Amino acid sequence: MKLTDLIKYTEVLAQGGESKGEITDISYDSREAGPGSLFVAVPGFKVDGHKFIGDALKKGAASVMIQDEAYRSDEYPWVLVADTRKAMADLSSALYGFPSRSMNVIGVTGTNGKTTTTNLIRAVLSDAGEKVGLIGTIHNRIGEEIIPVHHTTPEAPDLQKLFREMLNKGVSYVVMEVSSHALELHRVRGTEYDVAVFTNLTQDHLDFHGSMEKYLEAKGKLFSGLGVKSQKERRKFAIINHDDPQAGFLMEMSRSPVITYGVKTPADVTAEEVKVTAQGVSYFLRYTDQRLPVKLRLTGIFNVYNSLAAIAVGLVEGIPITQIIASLERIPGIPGRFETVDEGQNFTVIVDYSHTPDSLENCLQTAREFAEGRILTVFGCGGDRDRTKRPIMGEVAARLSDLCIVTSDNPRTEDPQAIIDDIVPGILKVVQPGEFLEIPDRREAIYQAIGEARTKDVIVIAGKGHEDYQIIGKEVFPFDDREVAREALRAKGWGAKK
Ligand SMILES: CC(=O)N[C@H]1[C@@H](OP(=O)(O)OP(=O)(O)OC[C@H]2O[C@@H](n3ccc(=O)[nH]c3=O)[C@H](O)[C@@H]2O)O[C@H](CO)[C@@H](O)[C@@H]1O[C@H](C)C(=O)N[C@@H](C)C(=O)N[C@H](CCC(=O)O)C(=O)O
Ligand SMILES: Nc1ncnc2c1ncn2[C@@H]1O[C@H](COP(=O)(O)OP(=O)(O)OP(=O)(O)O)[C@@H](O)[C@H]1O
Ligand SMILES: N[C@H](CCC[C@H](N)C(=O)O)C(=O)O
Ligand SMILES: [Mg+2]
Repeated sequence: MKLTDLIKYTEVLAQGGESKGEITDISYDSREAGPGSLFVAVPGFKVDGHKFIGDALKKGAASVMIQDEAYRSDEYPWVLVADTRKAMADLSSALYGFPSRSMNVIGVTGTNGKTTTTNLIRAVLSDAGEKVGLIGTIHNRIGEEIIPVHHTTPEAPDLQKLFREMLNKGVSYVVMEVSSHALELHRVRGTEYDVAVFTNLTQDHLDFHGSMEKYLEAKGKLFSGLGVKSQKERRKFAIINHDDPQAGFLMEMSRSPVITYGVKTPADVTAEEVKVTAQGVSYFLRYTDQRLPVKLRLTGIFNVYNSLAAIAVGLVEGIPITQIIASLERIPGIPGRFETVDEGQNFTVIVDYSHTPDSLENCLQTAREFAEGRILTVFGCGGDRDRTKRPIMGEVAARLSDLCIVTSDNPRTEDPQAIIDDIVPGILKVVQPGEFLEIPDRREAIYQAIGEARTKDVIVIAGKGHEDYQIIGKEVFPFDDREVAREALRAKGWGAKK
């Protein structure tokens, strides 16, 4: 597309020079720029993208978009806008022909449960014969094709390009996780949603948002934007967890009809007589005048919520209720979410992606519901992330476990021991020094837990779930909790007997 045509889709403050040919892609990273690129200078949290204009031009970028007037120049073509992140999103959807207008797009936001809920919705829609695109933490997916990911919600150019690919490949529904980072950083601006789902809001990411109010405001954008500037015929819906204290705020933010779900408070879609066992949850679904039994292979009360959200989506999409339930009942589990590692041992090993105080509490409480022996918890907290959640997670783990083994999650650029030192004060609110273990090496910590286990104990290895890596410093090392647990079990003589 010609730059002059493309920039009509955003507000341009000033412009200079002639673009070197047509724009074929939009790049926010000079290392990825090339001929045909519009390089967008993003003032980052760490470095200022404007500093890389020279690098992008050397790689052949056709033009640059800036928000800092100091980078106007006679040496290269430039476009000045007020906010490059916003403009980048506007131009990305335009460059790829507004693909989200031609598919049904379902966005799921909330602190916990996004990955699980999107996967449940995907299964329901796919069983109903739709070709589904999935965007989220574990992977992106186009029908059966799996695409690895870096982010939960991609940056705007990557997202719109992916939407285009999905549309070209015949996708009718996109189900995507919408992270609060994405909402705040305008990654999803220009995406037309048809259904917005809210799971819950509890503490996380305060390093980024600064306060819970700001965090909630970011989530709210998905709902306030729903149905605005609609290009589609269909009705929009907001689907909201009515039991969450923030439900009222989000319902007010929504401009579309709201469908509520819940267990504790009256809602449009509710679950009654919930039973949690190690094998899964069961409940009676109440919807209008219907009361239907549901028996999932996923366990934990939180999965009742996730399934209610998926049921509500299925219903607004016109799928018969019995068919929705049948699809959900078939789902064996979600990778790294309360996933058991079974080598035939006489105790239980669970790998779970809980890395927030609330999800850790949910996970351990679920384990408590059926544990016949002790609960041994191996966990840590990610480096370069919300520090204030660390002692809270320590307190939660100590309160709900018989033995805590504190270890490293992804330390990233922080000192692993310093992260542990942030966690420990929370643990010490519950137990005495000497009543828990500190083992910074995660492999060693997992081996120790498995070494300590007695018959009927439950070992919970929390925080990394499906991740198959560990980030130490800036390096990414292969590491999979499930594989390491399996190795440790075999080292102890289990597995071989099977
Ligand atoms: C906090 C956050 O979201 N940061 C994002 C932000 O990074 P930043 O502002 O620090 O970037 P920076 O390093 O200062 O660089 C500024 C600009 O210069 C560019 N640059 C840099 C170097 C160079 O040589 N050339 C160049 O052009 C960079 O590409 C960037 O555009 O902009 C970058 C791209 O422009 C993103 O890749 C980056 O995501 C980082 C990697 C990240 O870890 N994000 C996580 C926290 C995240 O987004 N997580 C959520 C899920 C959270 C959840 O709900 O659990 C997600 O959606 O994945
Ligand atoms: N609805 C829920 N409410 C609270 N906790 C949940 C819920 N669903 C799942 N969990 C817990 O949170 C963990 C993460 O779940 P999931 O991956 O579905 O969430 P997410 O919102 O996608 O997380 P992330 O933001 O890290 O991608 C699970 O392993 C489980 O322990
Ligand atoms: N999307 C989350 C994932 C956290 C996973 C945990 N293993 C960690 O590294 O902190 C984040 O970026 O904060
Ligand atoms: Mg996720």
